[in-house]
Amino acid sequence: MTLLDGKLVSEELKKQIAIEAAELLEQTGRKPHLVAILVGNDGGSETYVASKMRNCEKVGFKSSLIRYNDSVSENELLIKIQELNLDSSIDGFIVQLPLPKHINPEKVTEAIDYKKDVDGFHPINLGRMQRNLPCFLPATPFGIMLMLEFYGIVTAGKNCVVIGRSNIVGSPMSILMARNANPGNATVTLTHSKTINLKEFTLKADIIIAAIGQKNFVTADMVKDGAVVIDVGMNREISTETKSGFKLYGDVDFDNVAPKCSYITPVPGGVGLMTIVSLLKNTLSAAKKEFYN
Ligand SMILES: Nc1nc2c(c(=O)[nH]1)N[C@@H](CN(C=O)c1ccc(C(=O)N[C@@H](CCC(=O)O)C(=O)O)cc1)CN2
Repeated sequence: MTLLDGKLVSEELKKQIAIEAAELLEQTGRKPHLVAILVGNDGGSETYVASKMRNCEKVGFKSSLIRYNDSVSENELLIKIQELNLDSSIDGFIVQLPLPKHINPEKVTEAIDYKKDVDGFHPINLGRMQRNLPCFLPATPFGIMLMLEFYGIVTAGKNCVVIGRSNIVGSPMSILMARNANPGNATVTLTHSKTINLKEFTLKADIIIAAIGQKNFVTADMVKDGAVVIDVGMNREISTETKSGFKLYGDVDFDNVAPKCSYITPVPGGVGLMTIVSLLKNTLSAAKKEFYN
């Protein structure tokens, strides 16, 4: 069994991003600039946004954080988004999810100029992704593709089962794995809460991508020998075992599943770190105007 090491891969990719950011600075006098909007004080979101900001600095980007408390109105947020859309000093921006219940995430996503949508969530980017056109790819699925590529894992012709159909992971992941590209060209089954007899599907899978948001959801009896298992789960539980007071669990029962796998991602230290590096890649592409003018 080989561990798919998100730390190793993301550090390697960040070295190249830092080189390209330095070249851009020399050519244009500008650093790529990412803005993150964080609403409320969800513990996970605080951690992820702090990591995004920290990693921007590491690779030589400028980063800015705009915070709102969770009583901010949808309208106030939409006005700020319009402002960021028009601000030419900003290459890309994100609104950290989840948002409080009174704010419609669809409205927020569609309000972002797709040319600055470095999260790759806007319908124009998703549509272009489906058609294999240049665009910002959603960070987590993009990170998983980079990981598969780094380890040279063959996906063409393989049976891939994606568990979970969220807008930010499961649905775009299924599109990327099925696209006529490398990695890609897999035979993909997108499963979800209404799937009957999930195990029947997972037992035939060469590649399982678990993005369901339930601790230890994928158990050893669901996985065939030699499968590649990608764990997207970020299930945080209060714990006295860690300094932070939280412990992170994936969607996969790692201890029992790992011995059956050819490759598996750990949590933490796997897909999460790849999400961050993908956001950096998208921000660099935005600054270079690689996809849109
Ligand atoms: N606007 C967005 N919101 C959210 C996204 C997103 O891509 N854009 N994805 C997820 C959360 N996410 C990114 O924001 C994310 C998740 C996990 C990590 C990460 O670094 N995980 C570490 C562990 C961190 C910890 O200790 O908790 C790891 O896996 O090793 C980064 C980003 C939902 N919202």
